[in-house]
Amino acid sequence: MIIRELGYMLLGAPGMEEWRAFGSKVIGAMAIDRDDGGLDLKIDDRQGRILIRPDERDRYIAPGWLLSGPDAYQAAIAELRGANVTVTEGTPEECAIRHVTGFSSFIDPSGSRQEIAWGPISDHVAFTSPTRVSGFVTGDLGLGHVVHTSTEHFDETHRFMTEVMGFGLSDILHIPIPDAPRPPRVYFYHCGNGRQHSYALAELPSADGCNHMMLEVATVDDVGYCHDRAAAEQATFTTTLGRHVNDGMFSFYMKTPTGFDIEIGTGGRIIDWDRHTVFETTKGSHWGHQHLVPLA
Ligand SMILES: Cc1ccc(O)c(O)c1CC[C@@H]1C(=O)CC[C@]2(C)C(=O)CC[C@@H]12
Ligand SMILES: [Fe+2]
Repeated sequence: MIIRELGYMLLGAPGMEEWRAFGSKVIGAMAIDRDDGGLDLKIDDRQGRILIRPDERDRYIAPGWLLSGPDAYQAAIAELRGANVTVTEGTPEECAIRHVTGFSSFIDPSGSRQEIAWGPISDHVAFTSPTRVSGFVTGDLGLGHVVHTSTEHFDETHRFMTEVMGFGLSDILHIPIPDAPRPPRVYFYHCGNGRQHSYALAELPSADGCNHMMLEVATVDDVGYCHDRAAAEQATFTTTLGRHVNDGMFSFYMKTPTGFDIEIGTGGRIIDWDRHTVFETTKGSHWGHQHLVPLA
């Protein structure tokens, strides 16, 4: 299967207050209350990209991967079933939450839930930031990226993501942790767009299988203003500002209300995959991204 883009992220929360405040005041998204008690964060002309729904606890639920259309979607389900994956098709109510025409969910070898979908239903209402973010970089490149974790089933998950879900390996990092018997691996993957990575798998523990998600903003000033808003709202910074080696992103990380991190960055490199060679780097960042809280 060829996944076009990371379409949405689904989260659960006992109340919407924290995400409403964080999403609008810190991230600068439009926070839209929905009739089912949930909250959508809108960052572009899609109805919502980060979807938070009432749950008994703060919970990372799943990324939603968009396929090109109904044929690709049906073929993807057949491929998954052919690989002995139990695939559950979403109900109309569940589709409405995600603003898609159809979607299915399944569990990958690391135990993480994944969703594939087709036919995003847009309202084409322009994004107007409550905090003067000049824009989020989405469009053909998708929502951003998401980093899942797996300690026990890393190799199996790598094979599944590449051989079944059709992701391509972009690059490899062995996290240089002093004293670790073996440095944890981070593998970065692309799908059918030019974003250097839409998905990564880190050999680290995490609460619900997610280390962080990334949203790309249009300018360096957007990152800087967001950094100021995070400080003003007493968000928890998890790294300093820095520049990544692999995708060239200028970014910083902070805690979300759910517990995983969000990376806010700009200037991500766009890759022509026909001219790409998979590489390994010995450090994740040219400079910065100093960890302010212990790793996992
Ligand atoms: C190295 C790197 C390149 C591009 C990115 O978008 C990106 O998030 C990262 C950071 C990867 C990051 C790391 O190098 C240190 C340990 C981290 C924070 C983890 O715990 C998982 C992701 C890891
Ligand atoms: Fe990242």
